[in-house]
Amino acid sequence: MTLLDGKVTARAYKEKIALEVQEWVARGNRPPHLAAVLVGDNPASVAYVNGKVKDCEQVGMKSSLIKLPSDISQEDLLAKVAELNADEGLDGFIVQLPLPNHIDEKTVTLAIDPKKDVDGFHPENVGRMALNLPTYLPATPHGILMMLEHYNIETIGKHCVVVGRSNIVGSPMSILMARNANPGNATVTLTHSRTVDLKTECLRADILIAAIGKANFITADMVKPGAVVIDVGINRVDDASRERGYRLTGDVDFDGVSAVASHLTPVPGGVGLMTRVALLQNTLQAARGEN
Ligand SMILES: Nc1nc(=O)c2c([nH]1)NC[C@@H]1CN(c3ccc(C(=O)N[C@@H](CCC(=O)O)C(=O)O)cc3)C=[N+]21
Repeated sequence: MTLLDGKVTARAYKEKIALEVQEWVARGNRPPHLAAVLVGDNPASVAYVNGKVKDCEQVGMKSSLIKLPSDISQEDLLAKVAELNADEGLDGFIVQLPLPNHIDEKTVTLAIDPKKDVDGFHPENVGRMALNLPTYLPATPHGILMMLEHYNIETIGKHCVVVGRSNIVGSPMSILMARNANPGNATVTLTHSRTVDLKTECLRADILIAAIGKANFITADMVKPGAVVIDVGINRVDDASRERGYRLTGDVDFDGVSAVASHLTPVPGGVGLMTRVALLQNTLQAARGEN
């Protein structure tokens, strides 16, 4: 089994992005600038956003972290979004999800200028993605494509099964794998909680992408020998032996599946790191005005 190593892959892409940033700046442009809006202090969100800020520094980009209180009104958050939309010194920004319950995520997503929507969550950008027009690809699916590309995994004509239909992972992933693009050109099955006989569907997969949000949900008996398995899950399970009291585990039973799969992503150290690299790639694209 070949480990699809997020650390190695992220490093390779970051080196490339850092060079491109250098060239961009050498031509007289200011460094690409990404802002992350964090509402409240959900520990997972704080950790992700801090990671994104660190990534920007590593590739020579500018980053801003905008921390807002969890009781901010929707109106005030929308005013902040409008301010960021108008800020000419800023190429792109993300509003970290999930948002507190009193704020409607759809309304906030719609308020972001599609040209600055480096998450690729705005309906206009989702539509552009589906139509294979230039746009920002959503970070997690984009990171997975980069990972497949880095390891030269053939996708043309392969049977790809996606488990989970979320707006930010499963649904766009199914569209991207089926597109006439590279990586892409796969035959795709999108499965979800109402799928009848999930195991049989999964067993047909040459490429299995698990984005369910349930720890160790995909077991070895659901994987075709030799399949490529991509684990998108980030689940916290209690673990008293760890300093933070929990450990991260994916949606795939790593030990069992590693005996069957040809390639497998670990958690942590897999797709999550590529999600962050994809955001950098999108920010560079935004700075260049390519969208
Ligand atoms: N507007 C928005 N855009 C997002 O892209 C977005 C979001 N909201 N909300 C939450 C999800 C989740 N997500 C992750 C990013 C990095 C890791 C990551 O770096 N994971 C590391 C380590 C994580 C750790 O150790 O805590 C790993 O898997 O190795 C994971 C998950 C982005 N998301």
